[in-house]
Amino acid sequence: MEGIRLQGLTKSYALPGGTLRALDGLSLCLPSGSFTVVLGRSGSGKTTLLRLLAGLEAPTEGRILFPPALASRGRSAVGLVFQEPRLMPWLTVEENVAFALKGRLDGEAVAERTDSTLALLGLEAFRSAYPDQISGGMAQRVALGRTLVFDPEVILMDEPFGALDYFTRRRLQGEIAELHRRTAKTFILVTHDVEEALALGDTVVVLEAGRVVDRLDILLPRPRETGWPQFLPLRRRVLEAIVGGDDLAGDR
Ligand SMILES: Nc1ncnc2c1ncn2[C@@H]1O[C@H](COP(=O)(O)OP(=O)(O)OP(=O)(O)O)[C@@H](O)[C@H]1O
Repeated sequence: MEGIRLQGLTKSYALPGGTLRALDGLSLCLPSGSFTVVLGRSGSGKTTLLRLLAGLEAPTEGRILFPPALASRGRSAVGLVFQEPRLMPWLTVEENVAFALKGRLDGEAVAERTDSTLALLGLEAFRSAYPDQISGGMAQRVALGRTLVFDPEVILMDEPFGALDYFTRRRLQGEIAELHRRTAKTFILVTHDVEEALALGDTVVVLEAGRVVDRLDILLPRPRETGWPQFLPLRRRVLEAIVGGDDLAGDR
């Protein structure tokens, strides 16, 4: 199956007391067009994995193999969305989305791409608003727009809903699932939220101390509400993989 292949991926950091392995020999295939959620607690290596996939850092050992069509596009094939929208406050929504394209494409192409991205994300009515005039959820949509405007094949999201309230988070999760369905791009989202991982992932990769400790393939359609039948057993399974059975005594 075509996809991004991670082979023995290791990232070590030298610390005063020794070496810390943020990622420890990770081997995985992320099929093209799939939606993978990487789930793990704080410090398990999730952000490190995204930084390596985005090419912001090099692995200490192992390698990442991109399919030929992606490799030939270089960095622009991979887009990264952070937890904080990081918008430029002096630019409107439209200008924020268009900003990084300017100088790379001619004016007409920039306008076309910006318009289609604003339409895709339902942002047209807010195009002239400034970041301090829009909600947190809307700001995160704009941040997503700044990534999508490059038309990346792979979209990496680092806890993109972490700073949002429950209701906004649920709505955006639904929108992301729909966006994935419509674009058929490869989505990789990292989170420490078990419910979010099970609601969104075709595949959920459970990371602990830089290693994959479990992997679930969930074939059910989305959106998945918390009441779906396999939710509780799967939730228990991933919690056991992360914290071990003993810590789950109160969760039965
Ligand atoms: N530049 C660095 N130098 C030293 N240690 C680092 C560096 N970057 C990350 N680490 C360490 O690597 C481990 C994994 O960090 P990482 O940020 O990937 O985890 P995470 O799962 O994304 O956590 P969080 O959810 O808190 O962001 C942590 O122990 C972290 O302290």
